[in-house]
Amino acid sequence: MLKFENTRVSYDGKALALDDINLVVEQGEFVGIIGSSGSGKSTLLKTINLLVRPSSGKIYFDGKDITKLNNKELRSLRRNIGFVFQDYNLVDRSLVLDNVLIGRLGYKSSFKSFFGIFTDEEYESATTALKQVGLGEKIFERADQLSGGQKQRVAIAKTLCQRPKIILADEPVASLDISTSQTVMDYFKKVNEKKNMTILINLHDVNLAKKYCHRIVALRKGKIIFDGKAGDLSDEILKTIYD
Ligand SMILES: Nc1ncnc2c1ncn2[C@@H]1O[C@H](COP(=O)(O)OP(=O)(O)OP(=O)(O)O)[C@@H](O)[C@H]1O
Repeated sequence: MLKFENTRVSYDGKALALDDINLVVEQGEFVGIIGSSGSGKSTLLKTINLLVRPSSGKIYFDGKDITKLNNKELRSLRRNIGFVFQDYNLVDRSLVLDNVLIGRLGYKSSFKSFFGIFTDEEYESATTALKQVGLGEKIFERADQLSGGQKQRVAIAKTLCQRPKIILADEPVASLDISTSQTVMDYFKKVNEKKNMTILINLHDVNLAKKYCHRIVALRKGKIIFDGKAGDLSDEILKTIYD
């Protein structure tokens, strides 16, 4: 469903943040992306919804080269991609339910978006998504009353309500303690297994990556230096990754 072909990214026209990336991700995979700070993990995810444009090479999503999309096609691409951020990206003073409904905005006219007009089906879908992440009781609380782990679960519910084909998560547990991180990772796992959702997740904690991800891709200075099963990540390879 996703394919990088000789993809390069340079922010300044000189240094390469991504250097000749070749990567194929199939439907239903749960891929952990690891690497030290500045290795290109965030850049890799951001190219998939064209928040960052490749300087050269191609990226195919569902068989289409996304670097050639027009504005309408790009809007449709972004509807198909759920993005979960480290800092949750919620509207703190809004209700949990309203935050989840934001996931539907990409499907609406600007008029309906502006006035927050949602269908009964969308309310139901938001409620279901919140139940799926164990927050059925928190629907009418304000987002800023939740803990960090609960906020991140709201962010996951928001992407589920969006009904994407893929979820990209950029260091989603970096601000959480280890036990809360595991709870949040358990929900990513559940979404992957129950919905056969493709998930690409940037993680700085290798142990979490090894525990949850079927496949690990390691970046170093913008290049893929490991792509394989968690069990094949030897200490020697880890040393090279985090050199
Ligand atoms: N907006 C930007 N403008 C210029 N350079 C950037 C920008 N974003 C990232 N870079 C550079 O691109 C390289 C890759 O950065 P990126 O954020 O993708 O790495 P990362 O592995 O996600 O790092 P971290 O774990 O610290 O978030 C780094 O050298 C970084 O300084």
